[in-house]
Amino acid sequence: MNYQELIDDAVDAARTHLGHGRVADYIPALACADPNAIGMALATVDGEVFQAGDADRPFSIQSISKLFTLALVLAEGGDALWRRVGREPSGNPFNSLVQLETEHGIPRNPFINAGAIVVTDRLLGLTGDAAEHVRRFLRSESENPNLATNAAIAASEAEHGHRNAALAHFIASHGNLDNDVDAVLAQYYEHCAIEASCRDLALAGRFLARHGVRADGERLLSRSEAKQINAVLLTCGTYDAAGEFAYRVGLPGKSGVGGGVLAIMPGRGAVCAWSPALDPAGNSVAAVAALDAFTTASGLSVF
Ligand SMILES: NC(=O)CC[C@H](N)C(=O)O
Repeated sequence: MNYQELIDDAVDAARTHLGHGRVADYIPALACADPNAIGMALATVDGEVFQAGDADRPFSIQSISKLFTLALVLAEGGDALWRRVGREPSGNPFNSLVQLETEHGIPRNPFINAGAIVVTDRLLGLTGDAAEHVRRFLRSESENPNLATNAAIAASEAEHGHRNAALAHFIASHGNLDNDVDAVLAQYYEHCAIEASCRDLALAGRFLARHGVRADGERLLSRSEAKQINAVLLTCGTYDAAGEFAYRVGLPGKSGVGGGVLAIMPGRGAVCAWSPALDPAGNSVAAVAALDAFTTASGLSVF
């Protein structure tokens, strides 16, 4: 398989989508992202990396952090988490409040904001610092010691985070947060505002392609936990467009409003594409197009 050629071709195909979609501006500090940037990187299970376009340029990982918080909570605390958060697609936007009331403060899944807030609360309880755990994990898997949170983006999100605050307080009113609401939200914003490149994220996503085994050979998750996370990524990782993403790309994947999408090829590697302009569901138009072109040309979907 000529990964380099596949990635180059996928980015070329996706460039035709630049100019479509809109950069997220509900977090004002994200609005200045360059809508014409596009990058892609693929890291294989044995450590080879292929990259194209702006694959080394750091961007705001936003909801892609939810993949790592979930993995770290399952690693540290096991499946007790699933009493507090479900694992069904929500069919609603990532920041929706509607289901929480009828479902008594139990979020539908860990990849919408409500669910990720509960996961962050649990990681904070288990480790004392959720965001630092995510940063440390990303730094070691990507071998990039410079990977950090952008404090200005975290502050901007906190300042404009009325909806996330509403979600968190509502969840707390149902007794589903252990820690102080403001402390949980601060940690949530801090891990969402981590900056990493396509290369960093493709390397960091490999533990799911390696069935739970980290870059250094240490086992983070059992084989079956890795399978379970990949399944939830496939059904819930791109919010109310998860069906469309499975249809077009056919890989477990997690998107973020910074424009990144990290997809897992179980047994083979991880591939990350990034371009800041988003479709109405909050997924990057050009990054999804790049992944679509890649799996269509290579046949490397899970189907
Ligand atoms: N979909 C996303 O990337 C959303 C994450 C963002 N930090 C928010 O809470 O709105």
